Amino acid sequence: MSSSSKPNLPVTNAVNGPPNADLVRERGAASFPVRDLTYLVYGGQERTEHLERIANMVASDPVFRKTDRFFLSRTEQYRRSLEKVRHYKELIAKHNLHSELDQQDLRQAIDEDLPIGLHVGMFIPTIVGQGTDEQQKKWLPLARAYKIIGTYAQTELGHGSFIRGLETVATYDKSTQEFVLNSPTLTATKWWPGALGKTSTHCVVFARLVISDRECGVHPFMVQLRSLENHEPLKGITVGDIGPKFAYETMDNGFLRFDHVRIPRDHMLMRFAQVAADGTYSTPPHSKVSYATMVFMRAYIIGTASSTLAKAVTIAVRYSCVRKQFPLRSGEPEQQILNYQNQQAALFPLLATAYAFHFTGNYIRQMYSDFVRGMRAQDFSVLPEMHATSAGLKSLTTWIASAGIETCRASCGGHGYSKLSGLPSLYANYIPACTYEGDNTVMCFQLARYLLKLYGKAQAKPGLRLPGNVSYLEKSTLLDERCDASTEELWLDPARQLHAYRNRALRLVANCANRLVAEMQKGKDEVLAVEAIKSDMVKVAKAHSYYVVLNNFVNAIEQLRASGTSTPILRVLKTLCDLFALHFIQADLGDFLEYGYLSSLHTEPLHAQIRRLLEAIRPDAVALVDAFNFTDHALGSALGVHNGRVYETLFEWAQQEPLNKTQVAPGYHEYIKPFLLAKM
Ligand SMILES: CCCCCCCCCC/C=C\CCC/C=C/C(=O)SCCNC(=O)CCNC(=O)[C@H](O)C(C)(C)COP(=O)(O)OP(=O)(O)OC[C@H]1O[C@@H](n2cnc3c(N)ncnc32)[C@H](O)[C@@H]1OP(=O)(O)O
Ligand SMILES: Cc1cc2nc3c(=O)[nH]c(=O)nc-3n(C[C@H](O)[C@H](O)[C@H](O)COP(=O)(O)OP(=O)(O)OC[C@H]3O[C@@H](n4cnc5c(N)ncnc54)[C@H](O)[C@@H]3O)c2cc1C
Repeated sequence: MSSSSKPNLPVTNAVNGPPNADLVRERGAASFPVRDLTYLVYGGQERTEHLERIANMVASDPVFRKTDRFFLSRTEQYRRSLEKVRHYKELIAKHNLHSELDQQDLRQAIDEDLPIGLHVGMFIPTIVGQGTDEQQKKWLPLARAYKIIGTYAQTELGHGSFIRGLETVATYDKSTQEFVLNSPTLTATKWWPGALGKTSTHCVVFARLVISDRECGVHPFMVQLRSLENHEPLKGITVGDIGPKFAYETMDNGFLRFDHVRIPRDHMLMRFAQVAADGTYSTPPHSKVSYATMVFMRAYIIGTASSTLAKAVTIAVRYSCVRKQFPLRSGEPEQQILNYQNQQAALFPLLATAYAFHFTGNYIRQMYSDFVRGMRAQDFSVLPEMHATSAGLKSLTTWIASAGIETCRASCGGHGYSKLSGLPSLYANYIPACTYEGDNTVMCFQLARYLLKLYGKAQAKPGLRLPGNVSYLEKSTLLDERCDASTEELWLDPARQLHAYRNRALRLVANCANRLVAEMQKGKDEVLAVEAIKSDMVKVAKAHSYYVVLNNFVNAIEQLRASGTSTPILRVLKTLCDLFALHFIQADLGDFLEYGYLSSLHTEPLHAQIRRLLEAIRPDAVALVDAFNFTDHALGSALGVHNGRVYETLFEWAQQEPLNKTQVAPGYHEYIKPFLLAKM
C-alpha cells in the first residue's frame, strides 16, 4: 500500500531536483497509510493541517532560517535569536495567533532555544501557580504582552539540586513592609537561569525567607532586574551572562547578585504561604508546593523527548536509505546501509522508543492536568505520585533520547560528524535536559524513595490497595513467578512482556528494601543506610519507569483498537511496541537473568524474535519516520532532507563555510608560504 497522500510540506533548504529514487521506492512500499499515522500522532487531521500551516509559514520565512547558524559567533547567534523573538511577536499579531496553543505551535515550529523560553515555560507558569489572584492580575497581562520579560532564578553557584541549601536571603523588614534581598556569599550568586544574563527585565527569585531571625524556608519573590526604559541593571543588582557552554549558544544563561535590594511585601508570591504586614508567617498547605513549576517543566520535558528523538531517527533512517556501501557479492549493486542488520539494530529500537515516548507524553500530560485540577481545589494528595512519576520519567526519557541521538549520529558514519548533519547540535543542545530541571540521578532517588516507601507500606499492611502504576508493589508473590516465554511467538504477548518488566521492577525494589534493612542491622542509621544503596536506587527508578512507558504503550494500542483504528496502523504500532519491549529486556538482560526470571530457554527465542521484528520494520522504516512529518527546517539536516538529495545538499551547504570565501586560505602568506617557498 502506498501513502494515502503526500505530506503538504515545502522542501526548504534542500537542493531541489528529482527526489532520491530509493526513498521514492521505500515510500511507495509502506504497509500502512502514512498520513493516518501522522493524524494519530498529532491528534487528528484538522490539528495536523493547522500545525503544517504554521510549520510551512516558519520554514519559508527567511528570518527563521537555520542554515547559517553554524557560521555565526556566539554574540551573533544571540542577536539572531532576538530577531526571531521579535518576528515571532509580529507573526502572532499578524496572524492572530493569540491562544497559548497557537503560540506554542509557533515556537515549536521555529525550533530554537529562544531567550523567551523561560519566560513562557517557567516565569509565567510560576506567577500562575504561585501568585495570588491580585498578583496574577498585576503581572500576567504585562508578561503575556511582553511588556516585561522574566525568568526563573533558583540555582546558585553553590547549590542547584539541594534547594534547601540555597543561600540568597529575603529578610522581611517590618518597618517598611519590604523584603531585603541579599547574596551574602559568592556561592549565593544565582547561576544558570536561562535568559537571565542579558534579556530579562524581571525574574522570580527563590530565596530563604527570614522574619525576625526566624528561617521560614525557600520561597519565590518577584524582582525587577533592569530598567524598563533603558535595560540598565537596577541599583544593587549585578547581572550578566555566564559565558561559553557546551552548546545552547542562543540562550543567555546568567548570573545575578543582590546587594540589599528592597522589594515591596506584595512581591513575595503568596498563593500558598503568606507574610502579613506585621511579619506573621502562614505556612503553605504542602511543604513542597513552591516546587510545582519544576514538576510542570519535568512533565513538559517528558513530552518533548519523543519529538527530539524522532528528529534524530528521521535523519538517520532517511540517510541510511540513501547511503550505500558494499555490494553483498561482487558484481551486484551496493547495499543501502539500512539493509544491514547492525544498522537496523541500532536505529529501529530508537524509532520504536520515539513512538513509545509519544504515548508517555500523552500519559503525563493527562496526569498533570488531573493534578492541577486537584491543586485548584486545595487537594494535594496526588502531588507525591505526580512528583515521583515525573521525576523518574524525565530521567529515563532524557537519558534514552540523549544516548539515542548520539547513536543516530554515529550510525551516519563520517557525515554524522559534520554539523551539517544537524545531529551534533541536536545532541549538544538536548543533553542538558539530563541535568536541568533536576539532575537525572537525583531525580531517580526521589522516585526510588517513593517506591520503597510504598513497598514498605504494602509489606506492613497486606491487602493495601496502591494506585495503578505501582499496584504491582502489593504483589510479592510475583517474585516467585518466572518467565514462560519459551517461544518467539510467546514473546509477542503484551501480558508476558509487562510481566517481565513488573517482575524486574519489583525484584529491584524488594532487593533495595532488603539491603536497606541489612545495612541498618549492621548498625547504620537510615540516612547512612540509604547512602549505601544509592546506585541500586537509580536502577529501581529506571526499572519502574520502563514499566510505566511500556504499560502506556500497550494501553494506548488497546484504546486505539477499541476506537476502530485501522488494522495496518495497529499492526505497525504493535510491531514497534514489541520491539520496544523486547529490545530493552535484551539491553538489560543481566537484570532478568540474575534472579533466574529468565534462562537461556527464553533468551534464544527473545533474540530471534528481535531479529524478526527488525526485518518486519525494515520496509516501513521510511514511512514510519515520514509519519512524524518534520519539515526540512525542523530537521536542519543535509542528511535528513525529505527529497533525499543528501550529497547535493551537503555540497551546497558546505559552500557557505567562511573559509571558502577566498581561494587562498587566510593565514597562507604568514604561515604556509614561508615554509613552502623556503630554500631546501
Ligand atoms: C505548555 C507550555 C510549555 C512552554 C515551554 C516553553 C519551553 C521552554 C523551553 C526551555 C527549555 C529548557 C529550559 C530549561 C530550564 C531549566 C530550568 C531549571 O533547571 S530550574 C531549576 C531546577 N532545579 C531542580 O530541579 C532542583 C532539583 N532539586 C529538587 O527538586 C529538590 O531539592 C529535591 C527534590 C532533590 C529535594 O528536595 P528537598 O531537599 O526540599 O526535599 P527532601 O529530599 O527532603 O524531600 C522531602 C519530601 O518532599 C518530597 N518532594 C520533594 N520535591 C517534591 C516536589 N517537587 N513535589 C512533591 N514532593 C516533593 C520528597 O519526595 C520527600 O517526600 P517524603 O515523602 O518525605 O519522602
Ligand atoms: C542548560 C541549563 C539551563 C539551566 N537553566 C536553569 C534555569 O533556568 N533556572 C535555574 O534555576 N537553574 C537552571 N539550571 C540549573 C540546573 O537546574 C541545575 O544545574 C540542576 O538542577 C543540577 O543541579 P547542580 O548543578 O547543583 O548539580 P549537582 O547537584 O552539583 O550535581 C553534580 C553531581 O552530583 C550528584 N549528586 C548531587 N546530589 C547528590 C546526592 N544527594 N546523592 C548522590 N549524588 C548526588 C549528581 O547526580 C551529579 O552527578 C540550568 C542548567 C543548565 C545546564
